[in-house]
Amino acid sequence: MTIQWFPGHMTKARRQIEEKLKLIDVVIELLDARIPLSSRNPMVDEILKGKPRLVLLNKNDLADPQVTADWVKYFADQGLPALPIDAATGTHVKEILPRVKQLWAHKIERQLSKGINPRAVRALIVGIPNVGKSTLINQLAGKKIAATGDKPGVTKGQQWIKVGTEMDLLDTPGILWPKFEDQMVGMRLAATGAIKEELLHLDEIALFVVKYMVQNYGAGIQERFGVQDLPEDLDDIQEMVKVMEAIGRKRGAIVSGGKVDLDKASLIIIRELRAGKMGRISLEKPLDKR
Ligand SMILES: Nc1nc2c(ncn2[C@@H]2O[C@H](COP(=O)(O)OP(=O)(O)OP(=O)(O)O)[C@@H](O)[C@H]2O)c(=O)[nH]1
Repeated sequence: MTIQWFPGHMTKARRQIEEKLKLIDVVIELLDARIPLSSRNPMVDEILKGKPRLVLLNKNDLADPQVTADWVKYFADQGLPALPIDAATGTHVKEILPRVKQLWAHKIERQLSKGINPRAVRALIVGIPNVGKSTLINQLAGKKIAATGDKPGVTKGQQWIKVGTEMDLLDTPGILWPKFEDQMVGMRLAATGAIKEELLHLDEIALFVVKYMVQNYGAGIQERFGVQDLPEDLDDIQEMVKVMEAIGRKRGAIVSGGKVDLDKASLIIIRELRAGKMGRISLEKPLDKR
């Protein structure tokens, strides 16, 4: 699902999250491990208003593990614990509960010291469209899915999912919008499939991907597509197009006369990237230009 965000939609989304925040103790902020900052809502700190927060770097199966490690450090330096996961396969999903409990431990200790039996920690998942929120909710719910919508203070229609006995998760996530007005952010979002590619030209997205890969994963491109010489000047578009053509040729995207069909080649590049067929590729590093 891709939402076209207009100011009215943003206001509504924000209000909906603020309603949910009243019910919860800890926020689980879901980001795309390949583009953590570009898949992040620009106003998230303001919207979450200091609620304890766990950052999850999802789709880590598609991201470069070394770059992901840099991102974990980047968030830790900002005082935010971050955990790489693959919601689709469930990898590291079991580590979420202990991390969430850690963020709420001080409250539990206070309750215990007052002789109160601590209740389950209440959590909400937030993130931009397509980042994997529903997939993660399903993983966390597992077979033990139990709706307990009759709890006091629960907004009508809100249901809780029990994650073991120690965590209750709101069954509908908070949907946030990305910072798409920035051109580089838009490219990263389009390349990873977070926004409709129709909104940008396929060849532009593919060019962006190829340029990033030549710069950061050059050996992989040479090996996979048999490209002999990589352009030295990253801003030489003609040279970059030659790389795209080499990829297209390798994949059989040829039109009559033996020329490469660049539109087809672009589509192939984007599809292979998204499916992880080019290897584990991150499209953003902590120090990249915004
Ligand atoms: N490779 C990979 N794909 C994932 C992972 N998690 C989710 N996906 C895929 O990402 C796509 C979007 O996942 P959803 O769970 O629908 O995302 P969402 O955030 O709920 O999306 P909206 O409903 O649009 O807000 C689906 O095709 C999932 O299969 C993951 O860890 N790895």
